[in-house]
Amino acid sequence: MSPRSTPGPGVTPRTALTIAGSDSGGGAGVQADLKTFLACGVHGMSAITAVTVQNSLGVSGFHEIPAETVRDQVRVVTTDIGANAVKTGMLASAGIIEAVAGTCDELGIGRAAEIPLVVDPVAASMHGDSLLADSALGAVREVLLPRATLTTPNLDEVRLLTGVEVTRRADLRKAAEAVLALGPRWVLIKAGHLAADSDCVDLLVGAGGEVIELPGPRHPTEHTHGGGDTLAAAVTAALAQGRDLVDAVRVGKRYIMRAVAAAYPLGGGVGPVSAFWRVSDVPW
Ligand SMILES: Nc1ncnc2c1ncn2[C@@H]1O[C@H](COP(=O)(O)OP(=O)(O)O)[C@@H](O)[C@H]1O
Ligand SMILES: Cc1ncc(COP(=O)(O)OP(=O)(O)O)c(N)n1
Repeated sequence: MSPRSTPGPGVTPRTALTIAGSDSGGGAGVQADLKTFLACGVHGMSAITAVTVQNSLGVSGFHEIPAETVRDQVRVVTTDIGANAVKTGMLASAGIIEAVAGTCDELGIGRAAEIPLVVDPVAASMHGDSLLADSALGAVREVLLPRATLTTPNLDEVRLLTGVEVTRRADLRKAAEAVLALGPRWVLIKAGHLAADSDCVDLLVGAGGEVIELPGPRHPTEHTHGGGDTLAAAVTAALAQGRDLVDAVRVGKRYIMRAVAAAYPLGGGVGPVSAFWRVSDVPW
């Protein structure tokens, strides 16, 4: 499958599915994923796992969707429309993780299958609000990560999943090896949470011994809500377009650098990274 950009009128585009929670504030979760899919020229589909009550100040609660309903959303869209790549975000509970994993096996999604699976192991919001039951961490390690083509933890998620504490760039390799030991084919360690005076150099490491640095400047903004979702969604879109993994991650990094540079204030708290830089002017 060769890479394609935005389809012309009447042409069916490549498709990507996000399995994630809704952010009522529109900056992260399913909303960030669908905006990114559109901006990257793929048709986005969604299987909602939870409805969060969320604004720029934080998450004040969420309702989980029954695991069977999550499974059925994934089944109906993939068996009818088809997905060229799949991403997971907030999965909320061990029950949902197990349902998603079983459905991925059934539908040929994951590292050992045809359709790539990008796992963003979302555990908490940037404000520290929990988005994953404590009892579900074991399911992320044992059920989800072994099925991932790529996983994209931030430094807090690395610590929760592996116990490895990253405080400087030199620790990223050790963190990546610890995550790889849990079974994904590739891991992209996101370095956004390193010291504010350091560049944002993410590290991509593969189970085949591949090590690739993804350099980027640090933009002086506090408005990075949805940054992790947006990066993983851009990578998923590039995979759906037929790019290989390393190329797709490079595309994702270029996309997120532009989205962070265009981030905007919103509400009284933290604003989102922006998809507007990629969307052309509306011809009113
Ligand atoms: N201030 C910033 N300037 C430029 N890139 C950033 C900035 N903050 C984060 N990033 C990038 O955004 C992506 C998301 O990173 P990170 O904030 O670590 O993850 P998360 O959003 O999941 O917490 C990474 O590619 C990271 O390097
Ligand atoms: C529904 C939902 N999913 C994911 C998140 C995490 O977003 P955020 O808090 O901005 O953290 P990163 O995108 O930076 O990892 C969320 N808040 N809500």
